[in-house]
Amino acid sequence: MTVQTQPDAALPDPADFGFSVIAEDDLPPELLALAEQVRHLVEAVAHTDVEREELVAARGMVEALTERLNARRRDTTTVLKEESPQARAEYSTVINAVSGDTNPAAPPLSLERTDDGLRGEVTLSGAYQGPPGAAHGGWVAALLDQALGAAAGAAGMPGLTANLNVDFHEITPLNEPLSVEARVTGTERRKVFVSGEIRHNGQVTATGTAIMVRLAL
Ligand SMILES: CCCCC/C=C\C/C=C\C/C=C\C/C=C\CCCC(=O)SCCNC(=O)CCNC(=O)[C@H](O)C(C)(C)COP(=O)(O)OP(=O)(O)OC[C@H]1O[C@@H](n2cnc3c(N)ncnc32)[C@H](O)[C@@H]1OP(=O)(O)O
Repeated sequence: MTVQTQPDAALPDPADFGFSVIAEDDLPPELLALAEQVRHLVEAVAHTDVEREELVAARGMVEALTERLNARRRDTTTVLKEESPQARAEYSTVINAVSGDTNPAAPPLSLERTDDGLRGEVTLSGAYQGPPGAAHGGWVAALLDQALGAAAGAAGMPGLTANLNVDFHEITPLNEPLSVEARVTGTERRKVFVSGEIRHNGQVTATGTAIMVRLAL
């Protein structure tokens, strides 16, 4: 097995897969701000204990808002092209369940390049709860899956997760900053081996490894 951080082939062009591509500038900051506000709304709905009349009133307002926003919709296959001065263009889906910053369902996780891979910070609100006060294991796995997949993508080898293994060492707390790191550890034909971990206050709460299978054109 060889460790490879640079691709031996051209990065696939999403247009070749029939996906539409937009640039970061095409996303209005107002949309990011709206998504952030809706994250607070989701968290508030999950926790609220107000009177029934208040719940009925809130539902009416949200229903009307939903109708307004549905007036024009983006396709789920839209891919975002991120230009980075020190690297070639990178792609990610705009509506991504983990890192999509326009997606209120996403925490969202935002990742930056490090010497050997990617690192990001994220805080999971109570909306991501599993056991009392702790993050749901599925969301912990989702954070790792995203970071591991993005690490392969950042190394120029985007692919799909064929296999994901997660070890939960400690509970991952809610409402606390978490660090997520991931890197490519090797390649074998179309397989990209990746590993990563989540830390809280420097303490590892979960580790993951995955096999990403590179996209075949
Ligand atoms: C497409 C647009 C391009 C533009 C890019 C756009 C965006 C992406 C850019 C960057 C990435 C950024 C972020 C990434 C973010 C997200 C991460 C989230 C990832 C996901 O959320 S993703 C969804 C869940 N994921 C699936 O939905 C996969 C369903 N699945 C399949 O689509 C197929 O199953 C596939 C494609 C995996 C393989 O199919 P296939 O036909 O292409 O290849 P094949 O079967 O020949 O396997 C080839 C080699 O992988 C080995 N292999 C296969 N399966 C294995 C397994 N389970 N365990 C161990 N090894 C396995 C074989 O043994 C062989 O190995 P060997 O070379 O040694 O023979």
